[in-house]
Amino acid sequence: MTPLFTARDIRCAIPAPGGGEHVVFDGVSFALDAGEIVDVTGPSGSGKSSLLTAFARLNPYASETLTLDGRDAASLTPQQWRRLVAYVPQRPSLIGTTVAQAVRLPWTLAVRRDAPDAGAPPSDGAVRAMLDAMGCADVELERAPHDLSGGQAARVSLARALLSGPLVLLADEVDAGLDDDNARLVADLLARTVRDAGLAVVRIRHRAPDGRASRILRLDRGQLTDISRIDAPQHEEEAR
Ligand SMILES: Nc1ncnc2c1ncn2[C@@H]1O[C@H](COP(=O)(O)OP(=O)(O)OP(=O)(O)O)[C@@H](O)[C@H]1O
Repeated sequence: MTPLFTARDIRCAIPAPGGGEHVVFDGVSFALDAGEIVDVTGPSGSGKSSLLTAFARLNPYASETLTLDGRDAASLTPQQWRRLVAYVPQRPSLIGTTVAQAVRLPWTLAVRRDAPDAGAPPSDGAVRAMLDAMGCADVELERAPHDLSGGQAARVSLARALLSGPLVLLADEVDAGLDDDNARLVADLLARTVRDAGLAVVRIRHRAPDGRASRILRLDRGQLTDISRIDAPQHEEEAR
């Protein structure tokens, strides 16, 4: 089976203030099948976010060879890529005067110019249902985004990404600021969406494994290693 998404020879090197560069990783490769949830763990500063932004074609310090659904990334504009490979950052930026506007941002003309296949913007009902499913029933659509808590903002950002119907979702610690019940709701929703829509998800996580991932990878000292076969208690240790 052809993987849904592949990344080969990813290199990330950040210019050092005094000259030279700090190589975060070099020669890393990764493949993802449709219907997978893959967790990426590893120490703080090991490069997990840099890896995800490289996948999203948003990392100015990275070079990589990417494919999506058998197509070379070069055949898609960055805008088309980001519509199909949705990135939810650790610190979301929600632009708009209301939550509803912030969620519909990807459907505005400026953002859609290169992605006319983005479809109609989600109705208030669709946005409401998505937020309710994430434990955000108390977030009114008319609320100002800057009034949201960190955990609410992360879920609104995730709702925006899921409603845009990507093939791959890259989620950078979206459950980091959530209590266990809400983290479970988010994991349930992702698992349902993966099952029903066939997308694939890469999650950066520091929490203990929640049993949703088909594989758990660890990024450390430039190496990306599959640690799925290590005993679960050790995973939990890794996640702390
Ligand atoms: N824009 C930047 N300018 C300078 N250094 C950067 C930049 N972005 C990342 N780095 C450095 O690259 C390395 C990897 O950072 P990254 O945020 O990818 O790590 P991480 O594993 O996601 O960390 P955390 O778990 O703390 O979020 C770190 O040393 C970080 O300081």
